[in-house]
Amino acid sequence: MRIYADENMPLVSQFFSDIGTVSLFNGRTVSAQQLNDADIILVRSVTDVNEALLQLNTKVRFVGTATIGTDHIDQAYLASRSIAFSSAPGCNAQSVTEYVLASLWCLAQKYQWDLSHKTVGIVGVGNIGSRLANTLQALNITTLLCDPLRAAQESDFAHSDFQQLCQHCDIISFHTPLCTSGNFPTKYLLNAQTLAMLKPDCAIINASRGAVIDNNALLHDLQTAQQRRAVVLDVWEHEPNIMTALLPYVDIATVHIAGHSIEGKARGTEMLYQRCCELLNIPITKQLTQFLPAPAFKDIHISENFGLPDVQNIARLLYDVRRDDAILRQYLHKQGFDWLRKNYPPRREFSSLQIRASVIPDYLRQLGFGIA
Ligand SMILES: NC(=O)C1=CN([C@@H]2O[C@H](COP(=O)(O)OP(=O)(O)OC[C@H]3O[C@@H](n4cnc5c(N)ncnc54)[C@H](O)[C@@H]3O)[C@@H](O)[C@H]2O)C=CC1
Ligand SMILES: O=C(O)C(=O)[C@H](O)COP(=O)(O)O
Repeated sequence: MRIYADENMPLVSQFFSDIGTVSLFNGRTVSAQQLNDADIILVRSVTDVNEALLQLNTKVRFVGTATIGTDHIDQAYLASRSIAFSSAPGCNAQSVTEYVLASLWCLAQKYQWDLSHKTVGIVGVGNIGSRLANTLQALNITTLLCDPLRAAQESDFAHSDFQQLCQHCDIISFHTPLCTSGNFPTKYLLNAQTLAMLKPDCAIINASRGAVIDNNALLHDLQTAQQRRAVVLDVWEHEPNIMTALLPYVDIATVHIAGHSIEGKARGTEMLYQRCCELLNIPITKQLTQFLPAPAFKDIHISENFGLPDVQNIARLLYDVRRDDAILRQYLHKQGFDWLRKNYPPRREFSSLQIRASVIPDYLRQLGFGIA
């Protein structure tokens, strides 16, 4: 069995070597010729999988993307050729949630906000948006949720429409897929018109897909604003060639790494391994926990005086998003967007740190910390 995988897919040899011969490719430059004898193709978000890529291949059985986003996959084409497909839903939901949380704490410190007095709008309440909502609610931060697809299906879903979010929120965080068609397209959801509806100081966080925000309109808004608007961008239109003119106006700028915790990326590989085993009807014998390195910080004791304001100090032991902002600003010109993503320094999720205490506050469990 010939297995071809993106070279940026961690642990792919460890998981797949018993199933077949694993060869790695560059996800941006891979060609139809390179994949012509593949039985299994494993990609990440930078590879468009379509007729052009698969036209020379007559035997591919399975295509997997170790991501939740699927805007790079022509699923109709795969179905037309009866090629099985899987993404990795939820693999990096915790990683993105921790990224947004780290960004909120960073903005709160910079602008001296009290987050418990802010209303955070969450657009797209799927794996990431719902985990973020639970996390913020655990921290006593008010949320408004916008997900018209869920609203149509769940009578008890507390939906606010996007216009309401624009008018009432102090911070809006985007967690939708990129859709250009359908009843609720998300391309340019935030555009010149909707930007004009926002409160003048409403902060914007985008860790979904770059084109959910019209980057030209955002630049114009930021250049002409009367009041400072805080902005966090992990994703950009036209990656890897991003609009650098935005950088001076963006508080936190990162190279599409919100989902790149060690666990988040590796869980994506594990999920595809599980799907492959099911498809091939072979037993699942490997688990991510076998391969994860020991974390630098294993456990921490907290006392009875530990309170909500201390949570961010623990979280910063594991991740400070300012590191990633500095990396982009220092090295983007020298190394390029893709190199920075490929060489992203390790980041562990909250679950890697075990909390010890006589009584563990509920919010630490809800945030996803390990409990000893
Ligand atoms: N920056 C990064 O590293 C990462 C980015 N992503 C992006 O985030 C997106 C969301 O990820 P998940 O939560 O895991 O996906 P998901 O599929 O679990 O949730 C997406 C939610 O968005 C909702 N939605 C769709 N259209 C909408 C609209 N017009 N308005 C409001 N809500 C809408 C859907 O109903 C769904 O509940 C992915 O599609 C991907 O593009 C995901 C992981 C990492
Ligand atoms: O899961 C997704 O969707 C993402 O955006 C990933 O976290 C990042 O994808 P890659 O570009 O690393 O495949």
